[in-house]
Order: sequence, then structure tokens, then C-alpha cells
Amino acid sequence: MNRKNSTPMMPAFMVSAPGKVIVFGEHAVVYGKSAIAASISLRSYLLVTHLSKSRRTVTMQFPDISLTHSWNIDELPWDIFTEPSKKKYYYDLVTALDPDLVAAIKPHLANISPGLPESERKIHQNSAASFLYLYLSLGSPRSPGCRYTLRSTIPLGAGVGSSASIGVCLAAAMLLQIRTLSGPHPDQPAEEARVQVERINRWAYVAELCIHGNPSGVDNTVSTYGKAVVYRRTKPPTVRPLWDFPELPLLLVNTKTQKSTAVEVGKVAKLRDEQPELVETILEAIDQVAKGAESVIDEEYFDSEEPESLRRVGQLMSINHGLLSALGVSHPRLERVRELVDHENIGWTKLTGAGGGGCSITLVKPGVPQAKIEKLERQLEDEGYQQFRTTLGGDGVGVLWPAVLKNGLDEDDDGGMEIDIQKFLNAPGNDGVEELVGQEPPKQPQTIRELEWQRYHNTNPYQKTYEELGLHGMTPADRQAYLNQEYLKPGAAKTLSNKAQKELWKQLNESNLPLRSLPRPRDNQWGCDKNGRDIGDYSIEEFRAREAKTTKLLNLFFQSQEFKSKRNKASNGDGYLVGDTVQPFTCTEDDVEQEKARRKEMAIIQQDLYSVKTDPYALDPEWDDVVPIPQIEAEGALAAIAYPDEYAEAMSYLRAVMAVKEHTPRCLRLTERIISLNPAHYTVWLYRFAIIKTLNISIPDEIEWLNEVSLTYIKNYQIWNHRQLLLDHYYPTIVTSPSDVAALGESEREFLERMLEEDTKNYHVWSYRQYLVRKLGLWDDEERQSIETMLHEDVRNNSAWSHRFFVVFSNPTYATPDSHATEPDPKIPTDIIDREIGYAQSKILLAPQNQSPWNYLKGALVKSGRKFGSVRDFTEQFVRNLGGDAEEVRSSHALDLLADIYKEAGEKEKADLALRSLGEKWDRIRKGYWEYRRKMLEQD
Ligand SMILES: Nc1ncnc2c1ncn2[C@@H]1O[C@H](COP(=O)(O)OP(=O)(O)OP(=O)(O)O)[C@@H](O)[C@H]1O
Ligand SMILES: C[C@@](O)(CCO)CC(=O)[O-]
Repeated sequence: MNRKNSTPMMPAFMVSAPGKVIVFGEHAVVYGKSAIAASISLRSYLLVTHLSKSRRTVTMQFPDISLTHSWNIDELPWDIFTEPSKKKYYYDLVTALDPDLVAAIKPHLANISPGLPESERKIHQNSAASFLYLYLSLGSPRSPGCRYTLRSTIPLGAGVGSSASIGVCLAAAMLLQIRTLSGPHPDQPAEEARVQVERINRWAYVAELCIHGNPSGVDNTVSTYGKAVVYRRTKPPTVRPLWDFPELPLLLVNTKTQKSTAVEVGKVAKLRDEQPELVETILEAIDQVAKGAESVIDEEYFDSEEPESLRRVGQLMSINHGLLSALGVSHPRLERVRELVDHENIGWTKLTGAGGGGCSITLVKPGVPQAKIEKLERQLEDEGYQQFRTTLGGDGVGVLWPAVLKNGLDEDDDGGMEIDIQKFLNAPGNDGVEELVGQEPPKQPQTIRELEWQRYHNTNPYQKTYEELGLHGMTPADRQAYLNQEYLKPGAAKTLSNKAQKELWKQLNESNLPLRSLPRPRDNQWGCDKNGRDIGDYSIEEFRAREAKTTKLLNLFFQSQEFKSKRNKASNGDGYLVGDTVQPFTCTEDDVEQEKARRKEMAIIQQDLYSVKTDPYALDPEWDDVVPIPQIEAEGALAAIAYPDEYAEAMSYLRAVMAVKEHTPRCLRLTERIISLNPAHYTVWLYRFAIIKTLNISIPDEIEWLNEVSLTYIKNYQIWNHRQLLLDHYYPTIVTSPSDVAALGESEREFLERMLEEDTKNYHVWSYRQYLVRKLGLWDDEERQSIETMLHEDVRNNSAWSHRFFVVFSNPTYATPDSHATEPDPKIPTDIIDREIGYAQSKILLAPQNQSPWNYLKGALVKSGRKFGSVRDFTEQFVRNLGGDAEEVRSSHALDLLADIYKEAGEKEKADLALRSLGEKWDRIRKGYWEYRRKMLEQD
């Protein structure tokens, strides 16, 4: 009996392989010239699942091209494929298709897509032929029932190696199934791995033979090996991996004009037949270009960011394109890209792959502004091109065995997710496939904008593919799913016939399309934050934190509105019903305090979110009834006054309350605030004084407050004016009580002494002190002694001397009223004059060269009507041997007085001598003055 070998069931597994771009040398490579090609990040993925033993079918499921076909395994032409003269083993090197085998396959392709237009049917036939040829070559009549499901993110017929990557996937899968590949595993010897990978490559080449006719083998080689290679179709082919292929700044543009590689290769072959020498020269030139590029890239100092390096590669690309054009494989759409790029001087462009449509690559010149590139991209998009975002130099063939992912998606208990056919088929578009099978976990959105887009794409899974590829570029399955979802939009399904609607719902039931989709996000919807940062750029955490603040603010705002309404009702005397009784609305102090706290919190959030400063008065419910009057600059004002916000706000409230002459405690507090911000404001002080009078505020309290302000703003005049007004107002109320007056005098004096400690010469303080002495009649000894203490500490304090003169010589108890300081006053008692002269003399003796007591002495003498001569002896003690050799002067002020004394006594010469001596010896700085005095003396 013919017993079948039992094959243990294999787990589902997946293989994948990348697409490629040819950077130099396409077409010429078919004729043995060099080419440089690099893999890209777009890939094909093939999922292999095994059927139960009893099912004897092999199915190829290629949804990208809407092709699914099953064969009965037992009906396939095994006989001829296993015939000893024909049989190929996995290790054989197959470089051409066997026509008998091709013929044997033919009938099994006959009923594949018979009704399709020829161009589409050709695609199906090609895929099926390559599949079957490999399957029959590598499998056996005992092969188990199996399904090969393929999805690819590589656009078909665009020159970026879709067929080769599929060939690599099929070859790898089938070699794995017959267990001729042992790896990859960690301790696999390098040589074994190399041999196995090369086996995949050779069989992938066989698949390419089925599709292309005469492929060079460069596509399957780079798709198998990954990274980049220099390839030559020698026997066997020469492959030189370029491990350090530079990261060239390439733009990959799809003309979206499909072509067939076989047709383009055929065109060149025909031209070569007609113009053998010429074409050979062109192919040779392409070889030179590719070799030239190889050596430029290989140079030790090649730097993909360095302008000269890039220029040399770019120049070679331009030449390569020209030569391909000469071979007739360009296309107006390709020339248009080159034109746009050249016109803007953006870089160097060439077609890539077979040409006749397909893709172009542009090497971007260093330093081209991003805006220029974006403009080009927009232009291309408008003209129906599509730009690929892909990176060069990706991995080659890869195996996922078994097909379980550990990529962070819905995991099962073992921490992995089995990829079943349904999941694989339903993964939406390119991104869906990549997300499902990619080794990388799905990209987490970094910003709130990205999150919104992600949600949009999750609920509109085919939108991205549609935008990237257009309806025509999409696979039929994706296209159908996309259109189905479009019909989910409101009203759209109604436009369909009943039958079509039924079909739609059936398809929707089978698919996992979301029934509700989010609207398309608008990128400019987010607005900016207070620093001008686009809120769409916020990380998700940042955005959530901001939202929490906005919500909080809104809640506080509503509570605040509630407070206002309650307060209004309370002040209107409104009530509410509790059972049968009416309860009045109340607004307690607690409510007000809570509202204050609430407003403070709102102000902080507003400042934080919007950089809006809240007017401090708006924070206080007490000011709710005042409508502030802002400053309006007089038109044509020379310079607008730039007040700090806080001050401007307070002033706008001041204007409002002053306008209605409100004199209330809150206004008093307002003036206090404004004074603290600007104590020089005259009106606010007057307004404050008016309020004090209206409210009958205790003057001592106000003075106490004023003392603090005065010590802070020591040179301010308004403060002293206010103090004077206060005293004028207060004094009449205590004048009948000498003890109150005395107490006030004492406290004022104490305060003034403190002020003078800070600044002994403060003019405002001394003026006020004179006012105070007059007002309160402080002519007593105490005032004089207070000054004496100061003079004791600093005998040079001229202000203190002046004040003493005022206190002594303006004392209304004996002095003539309004007697001028420089005129004698006969009413001054002799003992007082003696005392003052004596006091001045005692101070002069302490510091003879100090002018103040000398002035005081002279003043006292003038007031008393006594002659200067009365102090001649005293004065002469400071001057010895006037005019003599040993002239000695201890005080120039004494000599000055002596000049007056001698003049007064008629001793003109002596007076002159004193003045001359002053000018020449003792006070030479003021020589001019002394000379003037001498002249005056002469004239007398
Ligand atoms: N996703 C796919 N599913 C099934 N078959 C595909 C798929 N993509 C490509 N093919 C097969 O590959 C063929 C396209 O190969 P072709 O060489 O013309 O283009 P290409 O490989 O994209 O370009 P190039 O060879 O210039 O890089 C199709 O006719 C089809 O048989
Ligand atoms: C046009 C060609 O050179 C490259 C197609 O990607 C053909 C080939 O090498 O097989």
C-alpha cells in the first residue's frame, strides 16, 4: 500500500522581504554592468498557514491584487517536475526556466481571472506562475495542504522591487517548509547562514524569471540581503555588500504611472538589437557611472553631509538619468519631476528601476531651505505625484516563526499574539499591516495633535492609504473597504440601490470597519498658550493637565456667578420658600471670604493659562459695584504715561469713586494702596484727607500710619503736607487741653527726631518742625535742648543751628512779631542774648574752623544790636601776629569776623590786612571774594 508519510503540522509562520531602489546602473545591469541598489523600509509580508491533513489544497491569497486561487495538490503536474532529468533540488542553481515545466504549468493557470482585462490578467498570471513554479520545484506531492497569504506595502510596478520582494518571500517560505533552512538561530555559523540566504536569493531569482523574462538578479539580491549592494550579473553573480551605505538625503517620488519591468527591459533589448554598438556604448557609460559612484561612496573621506561629496554623487546621478533617457526608458512624468527639481535648483534627479513610469529619486543639495522642498512637494502633490517616506538600507529577508508577535498589541496569556489570516487580512492599509507584523510596537502619539490624528485614522483606517496612493493606487481590497466606509457617512448609503445596500452591509459585517468615524482634525484648531506655543504640540500629559485647569476655572466661575446672584437676592431682600415659610436669602461674611478665596484661585489659574492678570479689586467682592474708569490719554499727549498695571487699575477705581465723591472706608483703603504704589500723587492725598474728615477718623491713628509711610518714603513732600493738614484739623480740637497739646508735641518731636536720625538735613522735616513749633507753641526749653543734643552730636549741623536761631529769636513770648532774622530786635532779653552768645562761643572753642557757630554768633550779635567789637577779645584769640612773620590763624572765620570788627572800629588798614591775609593765606580758594571785600572796604 502506498502510505503517505505523516508530516507533523507546522505552526503558522511569516516571512518578509523589502523593496529596493536602484541608485545606479539599472538596465545596464541586465547586460553584466555594475549596479548599486539599496533596500527600502517598505516590505512584503507572507503568512503561511497549514491546513488539516485531510485537506489537499494549496491556496495563494494575494488580496493586494484581488487574487485568490486554490489548486488541488494532487492534481498538480508533479510527474514532470519530479522526473529525474527535470527535478531541481533546493541547492541547485537555476538560471533559466525550463520551457517544459513552464508548459506543464500553463493549463493550471488557464482558469485564473479569465474575465479580467489583459493588463490586470497579466499581473495575476505572473504572480500565479511564479508561485506555482516555485511550489512545484521546491514542494512534493506529499506537501501538506497550505495557504499563502501575502500583503505588501510596496507599490506594484513602481520600480521599487515589488516582484522581487514577493519572490524572496515565496522562496524563503517554501525552503523553510521543506526544512532546508535551519535558521536563523543565535549560534548559527556565519557560513551556514550565508549559504542559506543565498539559496533564498537563487530561488527568488527563479520567481523573478517567471515575471520578468530576463531579470539581472539585482532586485532579488538586494531584497534578500538587505542594506545595499554593488551587483554584477557575472556567472555566478558578483555581489558586494555595502555595509556602510551612506544615509543619502533622497526624495523618492512615485509618478503613479505603472509600468512593467519586463516591457521596459524588452524595449532596451530591442534597441540593442537595432543599434548594438551605440547601445553598448551607453551601457558601458552607465557602467562607468556606477563604478565611479562606487568609488566616490567608498572613499574614506566621503561624507553624506558634505557638499562636495554630494555634488559628485549627484552629478553621476544626472548623467545616469541622461543615459537611461537615451535608452528610451524615461517617461514624460519622470522628466517633469526632473524639470521641477532642476528649475528650483533643489538637487539631482534620476529615474530608478525599470523606468517607463514608476519612481524617480532626487538627491537633495545640502543647504536647500526646507520651505523650498515643501513647495516642491506641494507642487508634485498637485500634479498627482506621491512622495514616499522611506529610509534606505533596511534589513533583508526576515522570518517570524511561529507567527506570534510580541509587539504590545492585544496580548494573550503568553504575552504574544497569534497572527491569524483574518487579522492579517483585516489590518487596514499599509500602516495596519506594518503595525500588525512590524517588530516595532505601534507608534505612540507624542503630542495631542498626533493623538487626535491617530484616533481619526483608527476610525478611518483606509484614509491614509487613500491619500497616499489615490483610489487607483490602492489594492482592490483596500479600495473596497475605503469606499464601504465612505458609504457609512450620513446619507451616503441611501444613494445606493436596495441590493447594493444589502451587499454593503454584508461586507461591513464581514470586515472589522469601525461603523462610526471621527471627523478630520484641523491642525490649527488648538490655539496657542501664553508663551505662543501651539497647544497641539503639547504632550498628552501636558494637555491633560491644562484641561484639568480649564475645567477647574470653569467650575470656579460658575460658583462665583452663584455667589453674585445670591448676594443680589440678599440685598434685594428676596426670599425662598421652605415649606410654607419664606426664608430670606443671606450673604454671610463667610460667603464673602469664600468668594475672595475663589477669586484668588481663579486669578492664579488665569494667570497661569492665559497670562491674564486679574485686577486686584476684581478679586474683592466688595468692589463688584464699582465700574472702574480707565485713564484716557489726552489726544496728542507727548508721551503716554506707562503705569504699571497694578497702579493703573487702582487709579481707575480711584477715578470712579472720586467721581461720585464716595468717602467710605474702602476708599480710604484704596488711597492707602495707591499711596503705597506712588506716594507722590497729590490728588490721592487730598482725597484721603477729605475721607478722614468725613469719616471722622482718629487723627492720632492716621498719624501713626503716616509715620510708617514717612519712614519709607523719606524725601516725599506730600506726606508732610498731609501731616500739616492733619494737624491743622486736629489742633483746634485739643487746643483747650494743654496736656493734650503737650502730648502731641512730645510725640511729634519724638517722631521728628527719628526722622532726623535717618537724615539730619531733611528739608521737609525741618520745615515741618518750624511749622510744628509755631502751631503748638513749642518754644520751650525742651525744643531747644532737643536741638542742643543734635548739635552736641554734630556741631556742624547747620539745619539744627538754624532751627535753634528760629526757636530762640522768633519766640513770640518776647520777640517782635515778624522781625526779620537779619534785623536787630530790641525785645530780645539780654540774658537770652548773653546765653546764646556764650553758647555759640563754647561751640566755637570746640571747633574753631567750623562756620556754623560763627554764623550763629554773628546772627545773635545782629539780633541783639550789639557791636561785633563786643566779641573782639574772644575772636582775637584765634589770630596771632596778624601781618607779622609768625602770623598764626586758628580760624579763618575768626579772621573774617575780625575784618568786620576792625572796620567797625575804623581800623581800615587792619581790616584790609585781615581780608588780604584771608585771600593770600588762609582761604585762598575764595581769593576773589576776599578781594571784593577789600574793594568794598575801600569804597566805605
Ligand atoms: N502585492 C502583490 N501581490 C501579488 N503580486 C504582486 C504584488 N506586487 C507585485 N506583484 C507581482 O509583481 C509584478 C510587478 O513586477 P514589476 O517588476 O513589473 O514591478 P516592480 O517589481 O514593482 O518594479 P521593478 O522590478 O522595476 O522594481 C506584478 O505583475 C505581480 O505579478
Ligand atoms: C531594469 C532592471 O535593471 C531593474 C528593475 O528593477 C531590470 C533588472 O535588473 O532585472
